[in-house]
Amino acid sequence: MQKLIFPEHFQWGTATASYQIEGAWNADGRGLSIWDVFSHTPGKVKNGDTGDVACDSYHRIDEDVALLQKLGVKVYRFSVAWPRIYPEGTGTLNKPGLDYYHRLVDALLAADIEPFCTLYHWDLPQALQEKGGWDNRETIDHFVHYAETLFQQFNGKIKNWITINEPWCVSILSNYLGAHAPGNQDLQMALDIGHHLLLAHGKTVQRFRQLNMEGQIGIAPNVSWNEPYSNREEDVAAARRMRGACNEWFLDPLFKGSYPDFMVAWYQKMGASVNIQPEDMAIIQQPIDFLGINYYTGSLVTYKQGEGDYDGEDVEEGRERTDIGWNIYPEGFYNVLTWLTEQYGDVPIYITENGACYNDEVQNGKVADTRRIAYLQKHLLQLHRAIASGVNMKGYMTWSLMDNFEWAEGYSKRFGIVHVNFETLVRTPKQSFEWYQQVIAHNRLEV
Ligand SMILES: OC[C@@H]1[C@@H](O)[C@H](O)[C@@H](O)c2[nH]c(CCc3ccccc3)c[n+]21
Repeated sequence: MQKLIFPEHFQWGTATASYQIEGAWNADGRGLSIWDVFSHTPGKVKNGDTGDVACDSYHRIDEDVALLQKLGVKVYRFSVAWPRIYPEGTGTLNKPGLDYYHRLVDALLAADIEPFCTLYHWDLPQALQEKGGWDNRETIDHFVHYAETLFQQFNGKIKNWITINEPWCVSILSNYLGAHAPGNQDLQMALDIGHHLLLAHGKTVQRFRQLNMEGQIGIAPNVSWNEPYSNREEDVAAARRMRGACNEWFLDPLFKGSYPDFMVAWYQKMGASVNIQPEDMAIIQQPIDFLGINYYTGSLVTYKQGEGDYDGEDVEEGRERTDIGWNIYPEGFYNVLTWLTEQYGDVPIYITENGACYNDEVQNGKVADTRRIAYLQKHLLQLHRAIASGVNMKGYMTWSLMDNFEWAEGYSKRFGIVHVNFETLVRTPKQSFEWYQQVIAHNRLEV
């Protein structure tokens, strides 16, 4: 048995998001979000599931914080539901909504757990969507106003802020592929939305600096690792496009102040281009204090003309897949992290999401999710490799604390280290919870 020790003060944590766990969709003045509308629209979410109740975490702060305390985490990543703060997106502040987050943050601090707050994890106020949503540049300023309210309310209590969760999902997945709310299928709109999200991020970071806030701020893109099946030029180019759509398209503006030329050219071929105004890229490239990285999967890619949006096709290598169908590709974790450092420099990185979907159920009071333990073990080993290779890694938050509303998959896909019975809302720590508890307690991985 080998013991892989993690750095002293390495911050172990776990993560959730407001629409996926809170429920209480219309309690205490909360306004409608685009995910309430989307999930209430027949055919959009598997089994007609909605986030109306979810894990009912809105009413279970003490129970959930007790689980976090038992787990022994240093940090807990959650998101604030914009429609709880400003039911119409702007205008009247909803104090009961704000009070919920004060109760949550106070309970975390009392348990000696660092809040890691995501300002936007996809639940846009419907009132703003009705005025164009993220496709309307005015939403950028409404977002900065919402963020500023939280900065003023929680300065000194929340010291770790993430502006936007996964711009690729909010733009491409939700407005070109149409799989998530609001479900548009328009590439030009999706590129404009991606640009507006990056502007909202940059302006929010500027405001954070102007307010002289305590703590640190960053953004949490999802990344993918796609390698060419062969060294043939067409395979290399196809893999680069698959990575570029997810990684460079957002990371280059954030760290280099420009979109990647090879992807701009590709999108032009698809009939779309980004509308950039003179000051935009300087605003987007605001220096950040850390980069959040969400990593789940990767693939080998081979060129196939006309396949998908990038003339690339994943090669079926016969790898194990999780219960949501994603390839288990642990070495991609190491590769993307070392690539990030080579490309963008020594930016401090937190893994803000990494985890696996396995739908194990409770049997005799236990959940033997050994496949999730194997997934986490393999990925934490690659994380340890990245640290040993000099990647500036500050912490790791597994997705997710508990089974929750998995977007278009509803409750059919379980990512939690705690099982949730969605009839009774009873939480049951899984075997992976106990395993992770030991990793945290000893700050090491036994392989
Ligand atoms: O799908 C598992 C988690 C979600 O529950 C989180 O809310 C979200 O931040 C998140 N991102 C990813 C990777 C990007 C992705 C999301 C959904 C569907 C396909 C890819 C996986 N996850």
